Amino acid sequence: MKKLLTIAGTDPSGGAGIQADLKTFAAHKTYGMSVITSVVAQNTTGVTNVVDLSPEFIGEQLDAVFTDIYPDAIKIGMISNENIIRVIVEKLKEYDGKNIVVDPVMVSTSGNSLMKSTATKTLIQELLPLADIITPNMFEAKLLSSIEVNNRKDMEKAARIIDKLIKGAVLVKGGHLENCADDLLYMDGKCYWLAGERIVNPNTHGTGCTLSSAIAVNLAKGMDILESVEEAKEYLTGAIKAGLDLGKGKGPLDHLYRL
Ligand SMILES: Nc1ncnc2c1ncn2[C@@H]1O[C@H](COP(=O)(O)OP(=O)(O)O)[C@@H](O)[C@H]1O
Ligand SMILES: Cc1ncc(COP(=O)(O)O)c(N)n1
Repeated sequence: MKKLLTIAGTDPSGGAGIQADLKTFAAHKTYGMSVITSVVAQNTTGVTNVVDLSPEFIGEQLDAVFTDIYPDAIKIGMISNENIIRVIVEKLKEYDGKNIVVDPVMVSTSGNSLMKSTATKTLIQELLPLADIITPNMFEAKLLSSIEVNNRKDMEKAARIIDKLIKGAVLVKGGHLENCADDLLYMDGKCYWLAGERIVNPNTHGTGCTLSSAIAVNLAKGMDILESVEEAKEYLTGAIKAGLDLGKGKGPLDHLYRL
């Protein structure tokens, strides 16, 4: 069985973060492991508080995983500050982590900040170069590229700029485009548009977490980047389409629809 690790924050209401990642791993019949970076008080309506774990303790959790069950792929989500970024980078290098997917989570779907703005530089300089693929949404692409990202043309422009900062591929997610949900994969100097129909469903809490975790699963299974992203998008689209309706705000996805 493939072994997957997520390094991320929590969502006690089960829709995003570590909880969404572990559900995605289980739905793909892989073995899920998790290192928690921050404990977040949040639900479908928003975030009320965040408690960051200490970098030392996050390092100990990473030691516990890597010295025992070596992951076939690693998904990295919410990291709230520079010191947490640094310990993750140190441990990924120490244990030679493979198949690394970084979802540069900066703001939640509900609009709450999940990463200190001062951490962007450290993220770009130290963590992103270790990734096989990074998956910014349009807002995160704007912060990484320092240009406005409002449409498909901007997404291509931003992807070219971000590509120069990293070694791996970049997937600029178009979940916030009007009329469609097309994502742009930029890799080896080429643009690959992944067409996505916009599903009329307000329940999109955890879409980014789910997509990046599914990409990690597919990389662990030996698929190449393009196939991993295509398959992951198909899984995600099904999970939105399944139409689960929970909570008072933007509800979570249905991870069980294929089972
Ligand atoms: N209403 C929707 N219908 C179909 N796909 C969607 C919808 N909303 C988001 N997606 C898809 O969900 C994924 C996450 O996108 P996005 O919402 O941009 O990221 P994030 O969750 O990080 O803000 C992308 O593949 C995007 O195309
Ligand atoms: C701990 C944590 N990580 C990430 C997200 C972003 O969620 P989304 O996938 O909806 O952008 C979140 N709300 N909470």
